[in-house]
Amino acid sequence: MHLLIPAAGRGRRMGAKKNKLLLPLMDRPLMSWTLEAVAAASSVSWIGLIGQPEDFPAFEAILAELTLAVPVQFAIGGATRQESVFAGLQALPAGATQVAIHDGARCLATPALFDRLSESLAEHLGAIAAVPVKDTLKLVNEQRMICATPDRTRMWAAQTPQGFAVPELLRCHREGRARGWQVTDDAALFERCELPVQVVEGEETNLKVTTPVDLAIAEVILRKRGAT
Ligand SMILES: Nc1ccn([C@@H]2O[C@H](COP(=O)(O)OP(=O)(O)OP(=O)(O)O)[C@@H](O)[C@H]2O)c(=O)n1
Ligand SMILES: C[C@](O)(CO)[C@H](O)COP(=O)(O)O
Repeated sequence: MHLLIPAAGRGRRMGAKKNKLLLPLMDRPLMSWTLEAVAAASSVSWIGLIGQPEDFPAFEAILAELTLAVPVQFAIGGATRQESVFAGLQALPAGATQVAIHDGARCLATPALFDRLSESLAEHLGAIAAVPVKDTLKLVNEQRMICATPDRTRMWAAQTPQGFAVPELLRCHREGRARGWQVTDDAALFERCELPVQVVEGEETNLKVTTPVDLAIAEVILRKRGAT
């Protein structure tokens, strides 16, 4: 499958002066871990790396260090993750039938997770990695709980990769742009287009590096895996 990596964010919650994906994680740029895992998945045949042009030289340097076995094409991201993914979809090679989207900030996903998602895409129009939540969730407005607590047994935390049939995902993105939908993952577009999305088992360690503490957690996980 083809895989898009949104990597054009500003990392506001990280508070860094540069793209958080270029921050060091065990003496390597964070995103190099993501790229290495994605390219090691047997199901991934092409990578679209979506970034801001000012980061492309750093991206090139990372790729030069990795020598990945799959081709990588750059695309220019937009002001939101949703716009960046749409830009990445325009860069897909002609004839691409299945695409997965994986956050550059999720640097701990394993190759097996991408292959598991790809297997699900063989039978479903859409599939996402997710894990059951462990906390009780609340809907809150102005610091006050506002409605019945959701049944935790049916609550899952969506991760990436998220994979889709290309024609349907393109249609959902176009519909979203036409109707002003603002979503934080691609599965939400499928849902609003009333298309089914299968859930595949994610990984507890597949965290999205968002705030500074996540960098420390990511290092612990990498060290436990034997990374040096
Ligand atoms: N305009 C954007 C915003 C986000 N992303 C990417 O989408 C992924 C998930 O987004 P997030 O973790 O929120 O990254 P940022 O948007 O950079 O973080 P923040 O919201 O704290 O600014 C990241 O790999 C990020 O680079 C993107 O490609 N284009
Ligand atoms: C796509 C995602 O990783 C699923 O959990 C998440 O919605 C991304 O959110 P962000 O605010 O763009 O990091």
